[in-house]
Amino acid sequence: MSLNPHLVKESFAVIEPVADKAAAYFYGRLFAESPHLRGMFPPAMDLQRDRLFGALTRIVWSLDSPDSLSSFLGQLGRDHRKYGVVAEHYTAIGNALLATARRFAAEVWSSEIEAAWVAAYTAAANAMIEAADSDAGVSPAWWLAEVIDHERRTRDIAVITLRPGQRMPYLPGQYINVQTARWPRVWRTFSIANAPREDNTIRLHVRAVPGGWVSTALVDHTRIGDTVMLGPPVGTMTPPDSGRDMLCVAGGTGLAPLKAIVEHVIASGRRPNIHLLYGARRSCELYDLPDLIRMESSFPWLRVLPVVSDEPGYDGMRGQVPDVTERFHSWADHDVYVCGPGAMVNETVRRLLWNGVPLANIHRDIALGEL
Ligand SMILES: NC(=O)C1=CN([C@@H]2O[C@H](COP(=O)(O)OP(=O)(O)OC[C@H]3O[C@@H](n4cnc5c(N)ncnc54)[C@H](O)[C@@H]3O)[C@@H](O)[C@H]2O)C=CC1
Repeated sequence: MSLNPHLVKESFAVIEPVADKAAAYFYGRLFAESPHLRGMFPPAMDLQRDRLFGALTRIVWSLDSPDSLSSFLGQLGRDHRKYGVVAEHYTAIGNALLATARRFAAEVWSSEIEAAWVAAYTAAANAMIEAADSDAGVSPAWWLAEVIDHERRTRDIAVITLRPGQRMPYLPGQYINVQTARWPRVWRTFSIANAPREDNTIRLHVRAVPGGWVSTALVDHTRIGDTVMLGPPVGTMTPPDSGRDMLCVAGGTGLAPLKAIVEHVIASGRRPNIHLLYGARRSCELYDLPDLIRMESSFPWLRVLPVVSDEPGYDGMRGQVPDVTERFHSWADHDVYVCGPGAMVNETVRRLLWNGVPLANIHRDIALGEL
């Protein structure tokens, strides 16, 4: 069986425009044939369907880039341990996936395409199973963590400090899946907002979004002493080792992983110049500014630049963060980290590329939760 990324990509492109229908069909088929798997998934499947397609899209489009694919599959395999996924489940999932692809790419389907899908799925599933197996010897599938602090910073943003029951090694900039007691089996991703600490505590910056089950549970219904479940740290937006100066561009709670990275760089003893553009819609939503100003006063190489987009009377820098990046000298020789709402990140990256920052110097992450 040989991998043929081209055939998989071509047929996947036929399925992408009807992704919603295909994902619904996939889960219908999976649960009809393996009803015992239903209990592993949340009651409401909408976001799960998006996650499935996001992950598939990333896998299919990375088939030609073995290094990034293998690191993504490794993280996905380790992360899936928290659901209780074991090797046998991959057969049922593979069968449902193949039936779905066959049906939704019927107009182009052929025996060669089928063989290409089988080869790609088998390789991907094996990579996930291997990563999960090797992780099982050294790390828990999930962590229980106690809420030890809960600060309401705005009407809908809380900064929450957690202490995992066991050590949870991670790299600054990574994120974790979180489940609350209120919504069993519903996991959402949040970035860890601090560099690793001696006492093993981690901080999350959470905005309660309308209809957001986990974010609302965390902001409105979680108290000190409560317990949450955490999946393993994942993500590839980690600190630089280049020695270059840094630009960090944060939108809203997208500040979280950038703060962890800045904290880490400061603690490392390096002295790069760091510009942190911190965007919010209104000044009252600059929920972490006092803390950032404290960091700035203890590390003279850090410049924190708050930017407000939707408050005409604001007495500081106004505008959309992607526009503001263009008001400075060139960032072409900087390492750039960008995190925030998807459209803001895309536009910021587009402007930076246009203004000469090499793609290799731009770091962003695609959260698994958004996949
Ligand atoms: N909480 C966390 O740990 C993490 C959150 N994120 C993401 O960060 C985002 C944060 O959202 P909010 O705090 O609600 O931010 P927000 O909607 O309040 O916006 C924050 C900033 O982004 C700018 N912005 C928003 N949309 C834009 C667009 N289309 N073009 C240009 N600029 C735009 C705003 O002007 C503002 O300066 C979410 O999408 C979240 O998924 C990402 C990583 C970690």
